[in-house]
Amino acid sequence: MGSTATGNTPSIDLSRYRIPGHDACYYVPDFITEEEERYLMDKIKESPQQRWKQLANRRLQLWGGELTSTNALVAQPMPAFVDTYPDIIARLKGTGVFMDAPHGRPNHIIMNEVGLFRRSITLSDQFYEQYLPGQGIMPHEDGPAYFPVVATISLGSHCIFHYYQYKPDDTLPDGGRSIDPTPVLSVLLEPRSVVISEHSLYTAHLHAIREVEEDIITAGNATTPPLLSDLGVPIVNWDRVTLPAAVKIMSEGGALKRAARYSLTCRDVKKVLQLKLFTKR
Ligand SMILES: O=C(O)CCC(=O)C(=O)O
Ligand SMILES: [Fe+2]
Repeated sequence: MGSTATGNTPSIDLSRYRIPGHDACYYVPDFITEEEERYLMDKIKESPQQRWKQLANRRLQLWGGELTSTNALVAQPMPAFVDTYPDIIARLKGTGVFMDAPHGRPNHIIMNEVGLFRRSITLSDQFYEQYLPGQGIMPHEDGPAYFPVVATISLGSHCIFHYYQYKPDDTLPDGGRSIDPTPVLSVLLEPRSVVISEHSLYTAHLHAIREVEEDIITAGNATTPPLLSDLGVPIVNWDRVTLPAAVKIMSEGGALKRAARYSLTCRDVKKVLQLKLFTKR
């Protein structure tokens, strides 16, 4: 894939990272280094309060601009800590997965704080913030604003990322569709990894992170891969994990405790608004 290389950023041969049996999902462990992860998390923690958007049970930041109600991007420059050091945008471009996207690379990142629950309490006029683990993201689709590829980088903690399908021919009275509760694919996302989904995983599936404090794994054996114990579903990238604790748990079973996790979901917004600047001469 030499043709996708960008400047001094080496290209990555994604075919080595394909999840076996799934042509629309790639898992790359150690996509960024520990030093880069620390640097990014420091930048996130230093960012001014007004950069955060508070949702019902999580916070996020938008990097690269905001979307209008018609799904167009009002572009802003990407922060240097994803464009220059670390050169995340160029690295993702170098995988080739954005080659057919309108801008050939991600132009938008949603940075989510997941796996932490932030609760404000007031005690005798003092304001405290209490952190509780076990935060998740409900099943959803990322929608039509983006070219159908998403690359998600994890920082700070692992999580288990599930893909779901709709039940066939099952339209609810409100016009919604019901979701098959058994995930079609469950991937262990380690800190510093990237998971890339495209094609039907983007356009016809949903994805979610369950709201749990730890993920309990049943060890694999000669005939069965390691399973997520309560759902009984296989961890499809069990033989690709690199974190010593995760490698051990895949062969011996056990619990992986979650901590604060930041995710960088990188996509290409199809429509970018060209703002005409009216300047006085
Ligand atoms: O935190 C994640 O890995 C997923 C976030 C997500 O699904 C999104 O931003 O659309
Ligand atoms: Fe999403």
